[in-house]
Amino acid sequence: MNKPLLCCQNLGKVYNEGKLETRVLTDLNLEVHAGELLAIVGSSGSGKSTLLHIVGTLDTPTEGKVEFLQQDLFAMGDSARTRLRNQKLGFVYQFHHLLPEFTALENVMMPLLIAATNKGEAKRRAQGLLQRVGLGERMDHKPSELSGGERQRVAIARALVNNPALVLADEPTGNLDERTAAEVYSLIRELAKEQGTAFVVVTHDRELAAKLDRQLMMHGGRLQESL
Ligand SMILES: Nc1ncnc2c1ncn2[C@@H]1O[C@H](COP(=O)(O)OP(=O)(O)OP(=O)(O)O)[C@@H](O)[C@H]1O
Repeated sequence: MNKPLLCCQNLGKVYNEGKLETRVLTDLNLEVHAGELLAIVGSSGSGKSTLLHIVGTLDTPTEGKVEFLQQDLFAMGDSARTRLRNQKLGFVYQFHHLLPEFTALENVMMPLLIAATNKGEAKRRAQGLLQRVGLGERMDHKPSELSGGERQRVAIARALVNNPALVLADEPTGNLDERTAAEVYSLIRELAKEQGTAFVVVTHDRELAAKLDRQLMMHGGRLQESL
């Protein structure tokens, strides 16, 4: 089998707040392969977001190692890590985090402009993705002029615009109604297949989780096969 895209080995995380120590992750192991769609479920406070933040290099582990694209994320320098994050990772959150002053098109172009892609090229790619997520007619709308489901589709287009190897999604449908949530999951599945992108999706919704390739449950600081 090919080497995994992402490999977490013996990961541990302890938060220290003064004298209070909270252990959140314990000896956690995880492999994700290219193009795979993985759901992580688990009770509130079990450490799902903490794991996503570490894999997304927004937080650091206390123990263990994370290899992404065969590179040790926490052994490399800050600027190399930031470059890898900007070029190879995409993020989707429960609340879309779109910039309110910018149109859907500008929001989707933003990661490419940050990565110094030529503006014309950035615009073409962003337009293509917005068409793909069914928002060809809404490109010039600002987030406040879009529905919740539309905003989340813009956020997915933005996460994919850099053609990342892995998208990390934290409760991407947490504030959507059932039907819209199901549509967003179908879209994730289709886009992942078309672009060969892997997704790690944290969700409370087991029914939606079951639509992905594999389900794991966070329990006791580790990931277990989910029943
Ligand atoms: N910066 C922090 N400092 C101290 N404790 C923290 C910090 N961030 C998270 N925690 C604690 O770590 C535990 C795991 O939090 P985390 O957000 O990863 O859980 P979660 O599984 O994503 O929960 P939810 O499903 O409610 O979003 C919680 O007990 C939380 O209080």
